[in-house]
Amino acid sequence: MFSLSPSSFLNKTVVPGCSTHLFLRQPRTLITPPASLRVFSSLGSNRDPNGSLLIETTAASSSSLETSATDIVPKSTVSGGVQDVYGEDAATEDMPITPWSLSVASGYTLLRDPHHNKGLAFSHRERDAHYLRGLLPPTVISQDLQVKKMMHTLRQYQVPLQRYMAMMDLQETNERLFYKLLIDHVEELLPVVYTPTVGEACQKYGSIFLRPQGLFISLKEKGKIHEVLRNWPEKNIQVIVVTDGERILGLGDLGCQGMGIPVGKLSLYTALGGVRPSACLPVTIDVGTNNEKLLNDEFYIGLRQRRATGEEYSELMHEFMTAVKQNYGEKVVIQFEDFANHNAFDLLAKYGTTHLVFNDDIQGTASVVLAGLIAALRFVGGSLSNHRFLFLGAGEAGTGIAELIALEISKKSQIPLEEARKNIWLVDSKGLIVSSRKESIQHFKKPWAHDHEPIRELVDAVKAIKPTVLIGTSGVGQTFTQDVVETMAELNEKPIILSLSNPTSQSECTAEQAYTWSQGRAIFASGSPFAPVEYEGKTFVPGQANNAYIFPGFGLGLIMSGTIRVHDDMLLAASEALAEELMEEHYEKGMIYPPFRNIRKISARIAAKVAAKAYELGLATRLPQPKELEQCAESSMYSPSYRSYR
Ligand SMILES: O=C([O-])CC(=O)C(=O)O
Ligand SMILES: [Mg+2]
Repeated sequence: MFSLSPSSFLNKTVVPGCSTHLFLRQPRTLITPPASLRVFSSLGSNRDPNGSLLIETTAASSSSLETSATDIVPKSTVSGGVQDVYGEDAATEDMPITPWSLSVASGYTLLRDPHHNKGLAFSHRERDAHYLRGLLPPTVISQDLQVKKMMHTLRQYQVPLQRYMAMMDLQETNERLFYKLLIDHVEELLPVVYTPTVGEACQKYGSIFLRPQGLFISLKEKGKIHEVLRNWPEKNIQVIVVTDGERILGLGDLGCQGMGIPVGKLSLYTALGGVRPSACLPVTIDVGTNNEKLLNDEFYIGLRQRRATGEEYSELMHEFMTAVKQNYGEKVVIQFEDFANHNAFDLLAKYGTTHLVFNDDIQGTASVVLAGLIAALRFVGGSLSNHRFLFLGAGEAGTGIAELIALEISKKSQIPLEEARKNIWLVDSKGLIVSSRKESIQHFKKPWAHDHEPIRELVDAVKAIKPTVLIGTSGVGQTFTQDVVETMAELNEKPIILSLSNPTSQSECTAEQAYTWSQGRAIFASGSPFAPVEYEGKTFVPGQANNAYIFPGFGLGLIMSGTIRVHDDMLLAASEALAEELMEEHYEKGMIYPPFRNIRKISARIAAKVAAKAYELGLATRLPQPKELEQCAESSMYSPSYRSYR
C-alpha cells in the first residue's frame, strides 16, 4: 500500500522566518485518519487485496509504461512535480497519466500500513474509531515500552545479520517505531543498519530480500525512467541516494544487491538528519555486474550480464538524471554513493553544474576527515600546514580528502592550492604516486604526482615522506602492518592514524593494533566502529571517521535553504561545524569526533552552517533567509513519535 505523508507532519513550534511548506508541518492536532494513496490499476476490481475500497478518480487510462519517454518529455513541465504532484494538471488531454487516488486506511489495512501502524500502541478510542477491535490483543502499551521490548528482542540475536533483518522488518511494519528505536539507541543500532552489517546484508541481499525498499532502474527500463519514477508512491522527494553497486564499501562489485546502501544511508538521513522518510528515495541503477559469483548465484536479484560501459552506461545515467530533475525539480539532493572511481569522478564533474549532486565517498568522507583533523589541532595546536599527510589509497576517498585538506590549507594560509598540495602524498597499488608516473595514472591522481624517486612499499614511503598523518582509504584490510604503525610511532610523538576502509574486515588496521603498536600514543579513528581498547590501564575510545557525521546534516542544510548547487565552501563549513563539537573530555579519551549520541543536535548545527554558506554564496532559493538557522533546522526535523488519529 502506498501512502501520503500525514504521518510526517511535525508537532513543533513555528520558527519565525523558517519557511514551513517544504516540511509540511502542521500545528499539533489530531490528524485525519491515515490517508493512503493507491494506484487504481485497471484490474477490473475496485477493492485492493485487503478488501479496502479504492476510490476511482476521473484520471484517464492506466499505466503509460508502453509510451516512450520521448513521447512525453516535450510536453511535460520541467519545474518538477512538487505542487502538481501527480502531473495531472500539467498533462494535456492526449497525454496518459496515472490514476492516483486517495483513500483512508482502517482496520486490517491500517495494521499493515508501515507509515501508520502503531501496533499495540493504538489506544482503545482509536481501536473503536478505526475498526481495529479484535484485531489486536487487549493490552495497550506506550511507544517507549515498544522500544524497550524491541531492544530486548534485538539483543537476543547473536548474529548481526539477524539484527539487521529484524530492523528491516520493523521498518516495513512500523516505520515510526523503527526510527524511534534508531534515534534513541543510535550508538547501538548504527552498526546494525549501517556499516559493518549493511555490507554483509548487501552480499546476501538476494537471499534475505523480502520487500523492495527502493527503486530498481535497470537497462530494461531504458526509455521509461520518467515513468518508472512515477511508480514510486511518494511524490515530494527531497533526497535521492543512488548507487550502481560497482564499489560497495570496500567489498567491490555487488551489482543490484548494492541496494542495501541507499536504503541504509537514507534511514540515517531520517534518524540522524531529520529528513522525513517519505521524502527519501533509494535508487539502484542496474547495468549488470562483473562479479562472477553473483552472476552464477541462483538467488541473485539483478541483471545477469556483465556491466554496460561507455555510451550505454552514460545514456542510462543521463536519462535518470534528466528524469529526476523533471519529476522533482532543481532542489532535490542527489547523493551518489559507492560508484567505482572512474564513474564517480565523471558523474560529479558532469552533473555538478546542472544538478544538486553530492558524492558522499569523495566529498562526505573528505568533510568528515577534515573535521577530525581540525578538531585534533584545536587540542594539539599548530595548523594543518605544519603537517605532512600520507594516504594509502588514491581513489574517491583518498583524493577527495587530499583535495579538501589542500583547499583548507590554501584558504587558511593564503597560499596557492598547488603549493598546499605539496605536503600531501598518496600511495596506490603501484606505490608512491610520483611525477615519473604522471602519464600513466588516472586524471584524479595527477595533482598528487610530486617529484620523488619511485617507492613501492608503504612502509618505505612512510620512512621517506615522514608523515605526521597516515590515512587509509585503500579498501583493503590489514595493510597498516605492525611495521608501518611502529614507524609512524617512531617518527611522531602523537601519530594520527585513520583506517577509513569499510566494513570492519577491510579496515587498514584495528583500533587495538593501532594503540598497541604505537604504545598508546596513536590518535586513531576508523570508518567502521571499534570498541574501546584497554592499553596499560588506560581506556582509549576510537572515533568513527565516517561520512555519517556529515551527509545527514549537510543534506538537511541544502534542503532547508532550497539550495540548487553544492559548493566546496559548504563542505568546509560542515567540517568546521563538526570540529567545533569535539570537547576536551572527548579528546582526552583519544577521540577526534564527538559521540554519535548527540548526532541530531550536531546535524542541526551542520545544517545551519551549510545553509548559511548557501545564502552567502547566493545559491539558496528559500527566501527570505530565516534568522535562526539552527533553530529552523531543529524545528524542521522529523519526529518519530506517534500521532493521534481522530
Ligand atoms: O558507508 C559507509 O560506512 C561509508 C562509505 O560511504 C563507504 O565506505 O563507502
Ligand atoms: Mg559510500
